Amino acid sequence: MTFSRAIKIAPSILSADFANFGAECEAIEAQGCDWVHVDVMDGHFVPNLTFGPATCAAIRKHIKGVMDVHLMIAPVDPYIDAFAQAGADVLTAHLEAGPHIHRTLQAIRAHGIKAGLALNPATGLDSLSYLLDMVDLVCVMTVNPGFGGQKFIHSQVDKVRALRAMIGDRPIHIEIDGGVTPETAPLVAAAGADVLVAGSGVFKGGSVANPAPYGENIRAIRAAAEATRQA
Ligand SMILES: O=C(CO)[C@H](O)[C@H](O)COP(=O)(O)O
Repeated sequence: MTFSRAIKIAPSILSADFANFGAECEAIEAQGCDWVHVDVMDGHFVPNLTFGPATCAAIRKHIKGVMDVHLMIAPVDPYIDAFAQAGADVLTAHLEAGPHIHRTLQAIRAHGIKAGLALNPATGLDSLSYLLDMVDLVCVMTVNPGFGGQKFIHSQVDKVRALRAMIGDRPIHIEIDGGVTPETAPLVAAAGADVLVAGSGVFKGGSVANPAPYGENIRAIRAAAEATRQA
C-alpha cells in the first residue's frame, strides 16, 4: 500500500447483502471504489453483531484492493492475530476498547500491516498525541458505532480539522465513518479527511444484479469531496 492523500471511497459492506458478500465486494470494486470497509461488531462494545475472522478470510478472496477491517469489539487484543491472518491490509481498533491500546497497535504492526485507531464521537484527541508514531490511520466516527444509516454528527468536523493540524506531514490517513453523503463529504474533505467510509450512501438503489447505482453513488460522493480540495 503506497501512501496518498487523494480522496478514497471505502464502501462499508454493513449495507451490502449479507448472503452475497463476495459478489457485493466484486461489484463495488468494479464500480470504482478504492477500499472495501469491513465492519466487525461483537454485541458488547457496540449493540450489534456482524461476523468474525472466518467471514473476513472468505471475503478477502473477492477483494483485489485494500481490505480495511474496523474492529468494534472488546476485548480486542485476543483477536488481532486472527484478523491479520484473515487478510486485513488495514486493521483498526477503538481507543475505547481497552486500557492497552498502545500494545494493540504494536500487535497489529507486528503483522506488517497498517494500524488504525478509531475514536468514538465523544472521544477527544488528547491520547492520540502519544500514539502518532504508532498509527497509519485515524478513524473519526461521525456516528455512534453499531449501525448503518444514522445521521452524520456535525461536531466531528472540528475534530477532523484539529486532527489534520496535529498530524502535520506524517503519512497518516484520516478516515471518516458514518453518515457520509454528497452533502457531508465536502465538510470532512475540506477539514482534511482522505478516506470516506459510506455504507447506505453507496449501496442505496443498487444490487449485485443492478450495480450501476453503486458507481453513481461512489462518483457523486467522490466528486463532492474532490470539489472542496480544488476550491
Ligand atoms: O461503522 C459503521 C457503523 O458503526 C458503518 O461503517 C457506518 O455507519 C457506515 O454506514 P452509513 O454510511 O450507512 O452511515
